[in-house]
Amino acid sequence: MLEISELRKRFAGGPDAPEGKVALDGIGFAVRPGEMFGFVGANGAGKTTTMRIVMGVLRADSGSVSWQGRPLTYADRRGFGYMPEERGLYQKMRVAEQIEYFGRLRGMSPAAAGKATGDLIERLGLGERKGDAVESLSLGNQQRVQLAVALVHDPEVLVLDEPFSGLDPLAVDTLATALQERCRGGVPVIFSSHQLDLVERLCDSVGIVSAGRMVATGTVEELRAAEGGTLRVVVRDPEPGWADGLPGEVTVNGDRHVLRAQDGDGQEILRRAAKAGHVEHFGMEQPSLTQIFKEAVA
Ligand SMILES: Nc1ncnc2c1ncn2[C@@H]1O[C@H](COP(=O)(O)OP(=O)(O)OP(=O)(O)O)[C@@H](O)[C@H]1O
Repeated sequence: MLEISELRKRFAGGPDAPEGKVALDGIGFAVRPGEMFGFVGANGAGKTTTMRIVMGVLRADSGSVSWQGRPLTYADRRGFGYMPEERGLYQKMRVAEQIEYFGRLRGMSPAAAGKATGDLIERLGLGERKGDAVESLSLGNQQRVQLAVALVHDPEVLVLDEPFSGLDPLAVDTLATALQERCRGGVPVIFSSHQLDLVERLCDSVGIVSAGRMVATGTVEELRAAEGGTLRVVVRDPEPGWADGLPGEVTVNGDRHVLRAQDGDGQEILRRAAKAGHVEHFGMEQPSLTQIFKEAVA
């Protein structure tokens, strides 16, 4: 298990902000083997800083990162796969050459690096571009190469900073499938994203970070249960004022009135709605991750 605990980080101030900037204010979470963890938060919330500390690119002021119950070492990190925010490919190098090169850097034999490169090129749909220089590739294909570089040495943990940003739906699916395969093989995967529908679809658990603190963590189901559902009632052509005194808010769309309420007596609401007009819909709606996120960071 990868455990991040009580990380704090303040960046030194400059002439415009001499007091400095607290980027992390005690952030902590854990990712288990075979778990896909979605790391979400507004711009500047602290996701990249956390991942950089996990990968040893930055040093925390305090707090710890442990792997399998002991402090993370340089050797452990060499066995991790990382997609940094600033990316990091050699623009002039050819695709296959590049993936193989990173495998060799991580200590693989030429034969093993070559084999893994061939497999990844096929898996990630890069076959037609394998002899091309990275600089000639589209953003989506560069991102596929970046993921291949993170995966080539069969990493024990994957830490990916916005791996899906700017990708078309087909590329998203290709990358997501490659990650799910590694995850099913027991690898803990952390990725940050602003694409909350994607996080909801792919992740076993989610962490919502706000101003350097984890404000909610759990499975999407747990977060939903904590948030509670919303009762949605649609009444066609009701009498005016039918919902006076009922909890929630009514929006009017043509001759349809939609009442949304998070509390109150559902049976009473149904009785009033049925008396007032024709009830077209009556049911509980689960909040989306976007709604949970907005509530958590509000
Ligand atoms: N090297 C740095 N020097 C000064 N401040 C920094 C530095 N790196 C990050 N910060 C600040 O720390 C805070 C957290 O930034 P971070 O990049 O971790 O956020 P993020 O959640 O990854 O945001 P985004 O979603 O926009 O990528 C921000 O206020 C940012 O401006």
